[in-house]
Amino acid sequence: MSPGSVKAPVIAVVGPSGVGKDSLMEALLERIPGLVRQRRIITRAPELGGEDYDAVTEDRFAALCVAPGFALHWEAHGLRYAIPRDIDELRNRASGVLVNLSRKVLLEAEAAFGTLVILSVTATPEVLAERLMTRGREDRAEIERRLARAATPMPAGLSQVIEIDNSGQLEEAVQAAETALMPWLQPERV
Ligand SMILES: Nc1ncnc2c1ncn2[C@@H]1O[C@H](COP(=O)(O)OP(=O)(O)OP(=O)(O)O)[C@@H](O)[C@H]1O
Ligand SMILES: O=P(O)(O)OC[C@H]1O[C@H](OP(=O)(O)O)[C@H](O)[C@@H]1O
Repeated sequence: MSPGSVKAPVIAVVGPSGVGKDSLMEALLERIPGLVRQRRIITRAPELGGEDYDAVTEDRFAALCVAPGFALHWEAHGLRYAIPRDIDELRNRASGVLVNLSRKVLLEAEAAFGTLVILSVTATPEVLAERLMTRGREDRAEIERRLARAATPMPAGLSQVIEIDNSGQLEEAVQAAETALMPWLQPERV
């Protein structure tokens, strides 16, 4: 088998809202050669920022789900999220592909992607509350709902879970994640 025929690993970054998944991914993209991020399709208004995503209506999401279909999709916080099938092509030319997933779709993701490395990002409840309020993307009621969901357990039976504590400095979490990911990356695509 030639090196180019091996697909890059899908690297799922998961954890409660506000834990720092987007911040960690942005830092890893700057530091790791050949690492790319798969954009998500979300039924969220386009101007809210926080990550680069394809904003669609509920109707458009439902249509795309039928054709061309998604690699993976789920619902959370009253929104629908999807990973497009384009991820397959991205895996042919990257050292690794980062995706932001819900914890509840991880077993499905393992089945869909084969090589799935999971970065499970954690922080204390107090830290989460402070970060969500400082970020200010959601109103207070929505922040309360997100905090109530924070303790969602990881599914049992996952094969490769790496826990990254982001309660402290972001730089420490980035270093830990980079070190843990190195053995999984496709070095010939850097
Ligand atoms: N280690 C850190 N120290 C201080 N602030 C941080 C740290 N990590 C992230 N933040 C800040 O916390 C807020 C939430 O981070 P971020 O948006 O990356 O979280 P998230 O897990 O992607 O959230 P969501 O799932 O809701 O999109 C942001 O304002 C970010 O700048
Ligand atoms: O709590 P669980 O199910 O793990 O995650 C649910 C969703 O919450 C976050 O959404 P957003 O990025 O804040 O819109 C994650 O990205 C994920 O899609």
